[in-house]
Amino acid sequence: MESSVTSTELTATDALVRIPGPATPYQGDIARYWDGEARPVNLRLGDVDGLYHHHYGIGEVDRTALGEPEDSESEKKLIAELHRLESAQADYLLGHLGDIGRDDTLVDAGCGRGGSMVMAHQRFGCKVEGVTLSAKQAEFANRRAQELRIQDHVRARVCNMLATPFETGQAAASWNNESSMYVDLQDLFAEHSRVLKVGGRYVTITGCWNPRYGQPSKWVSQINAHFECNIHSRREYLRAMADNRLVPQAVVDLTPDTLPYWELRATSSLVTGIEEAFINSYKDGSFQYLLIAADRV
Ligand SMILES: C[S@@+](CC[C@H](N)C(=O)[O-])C[C@H]1O[C@@H](n2cnc3c(N)ncnc32)[C@H](O)[C@@H]1O
Ligand SMILES: CC(C)=CCC/C(C)=C/COP(=O)(O)OP(=O)(O)O
Ligand SMILES: [Mg+2]
Repeated sequence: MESSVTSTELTATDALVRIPGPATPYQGDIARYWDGEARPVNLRLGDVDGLYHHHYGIGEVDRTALGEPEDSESEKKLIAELHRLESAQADYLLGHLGDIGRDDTLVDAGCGRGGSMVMAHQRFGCKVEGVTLSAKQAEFANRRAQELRIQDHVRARVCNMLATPFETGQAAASWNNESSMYVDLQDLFAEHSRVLKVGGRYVTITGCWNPRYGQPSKWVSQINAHFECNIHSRREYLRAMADNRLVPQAVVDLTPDTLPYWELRATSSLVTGIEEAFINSYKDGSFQYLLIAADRV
């Protein structure tokens, strides 16, 4: 007995080996945040067609798709319209990944519940590997992949995006969809640069503060506090990319394209209280919604 290891000890050790704890106390906070997240504005939109997003929308609102206020279906129609705009955002990001073949591997850094991963697989037929700090999100994404019978192509793992298990040069393309405000950008782009093949493509859609405004506005500080994140400036993105062999191919200011989403969302019953901060900071020029697509050189 005295020399044997109990099965409980073995299980605990095994779990430690396979799922290392958060790299920092901050990452532990973020893991807990997303493990506990269940806002109706995300779940009810995802329920529309089974694509669960944690990002915002772009494009014009289709007024004809919305019911009159007295329409008993108006709430349902509004939710479907917000969801359509969020999926349009993911489509727009995926459209900047370049020519992706069925044999390629894509990496989604900060994959959330996996909506963008599913869309990427449906579009390119390729493998998509996602990482998130949240075990709950990874389970959710993997369950959805199983339900769709694409689990051999779409997989989420609990993992720090700054230290991924992917091989050097393994990915044809990689992205951050509203997930880069949780990490140091030099560390983030060093890891993307390592994982991407030379000639591969990196894309981010992100909210960033505008250096022309001077410093982060009170609205930007409010968004940071709301999500426990740390929004970077546009300048910081471009500098950190340049330092890590990522050369911008397209920089698109999506601020005017995301405002209709926010203005529609502000009229819905699913408001969370952060709508005013996004609308005011986009309007006063202190905050921008940006797509950056870069070549790994
Ligand atoms: C706002 S959600 C975006 C989710 C997804 N990209 C989407 O568009 O639906 C932010 C995501 O970043 C992830 N995240 C934050 N810091 C991370 C880190 N260091 N490593 C891996 N994932 C991280 C969170 O776990 C969460 O899934
Ligand atoms: C553009 C910026 C600054 C994004 C911060 C990251 C973030 C929390 C994105 C949306 O997540 P969500 O879909 O869970 O948020 P919400 O509940 O507000 O829809
Ligand atoms: Mg949302």
